[in-house]
Amino acid sequence: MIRFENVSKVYARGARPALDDMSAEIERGEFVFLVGASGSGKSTCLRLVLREERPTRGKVFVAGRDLSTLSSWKVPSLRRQIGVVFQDFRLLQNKTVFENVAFALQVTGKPRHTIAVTVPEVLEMVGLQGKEKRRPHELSGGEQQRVAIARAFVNRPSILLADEPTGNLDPNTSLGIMNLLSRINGTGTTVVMATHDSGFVNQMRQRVIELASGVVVRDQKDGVYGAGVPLSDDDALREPSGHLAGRAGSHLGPRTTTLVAPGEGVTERPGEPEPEPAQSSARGEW
Ligand SMILES: Nc1ncnc2c1ncn2[C@@H]1O[C@H](COP(=O)(O)OP(=O)(O)OP(=O)(O)O)[C@@H](O)[C@H]1O
Repeated sequence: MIRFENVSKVYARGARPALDDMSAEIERGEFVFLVGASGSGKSTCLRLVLREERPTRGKVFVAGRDLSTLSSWKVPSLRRQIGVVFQDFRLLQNKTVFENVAFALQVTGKPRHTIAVTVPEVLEMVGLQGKEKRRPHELSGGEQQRVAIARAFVNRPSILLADEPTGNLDPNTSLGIMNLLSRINGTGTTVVMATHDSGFVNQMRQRVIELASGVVVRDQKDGVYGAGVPLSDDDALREPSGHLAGRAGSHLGPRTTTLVAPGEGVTERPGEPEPEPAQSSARGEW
């Protein structure tokens, strides 16, 4: 689905490369954590996939397309296949929740009746039914990130890129966001998430690609945040699907959390898993 072939990226002449002969292949439907110190090249990888940046050397392939030969006029169609979620949400402040999500459909030319049906469905999927008329400043951080995820997912992209999606959220709220991304992955969407969140990486046990100074230093199936990190009892909380079944964090990471934050609309009941958001009867694959 995504392939980096000996990719180097140098932003400015004389600067050290942000990526240095990096190669990696991500298959359709995978969930991959991109980890590494600040400045190791994680966001650069995501920008190359979106063709916001171009490699200095090497090639990036997305869904079989060689981005080095992709005409500029085809870039919008590439990006329509890719949903993106950022740490700082990037919602349109003067638009309501409904309008923020609808906007992603409008720019792809979807007719009004499709938008009228699809937006409420997706807002229900992310647990925001009833908040359609709110503006971003009237929502919690977790709710804003749910809007951003709804907007990223509403066109059913084959790839979802998430750049530190839990970076601005408290641990309880982050747990809800991680479960949401995990469910999106469960629908077949390839998810690539750049993160510093060791607790979730250690619990999710998905593939981990670690970068250091633009080089892949580790590519680990069922990986952990840092090489050599011992497993914890919390790993037993992970469901076969990779969903987090209650607590986020452990002695492995900075997080010690029970369930989902009150702001996320779920009652705290220690020891029980987070309830799934209401299923969409129309789609039914959540
Ligand atoms: N637009 C840019 N112009 C010049 N240098 C840049 C630019 N973007 C990133 N860099 C440099 O490239 C390197 C990799 O940056 P990148 O943002 O990819 O790292 P990162 O791993 O995502 O970091 P963080 O975890 O802090 O977000 C860093 O040295 C950074 O300073």
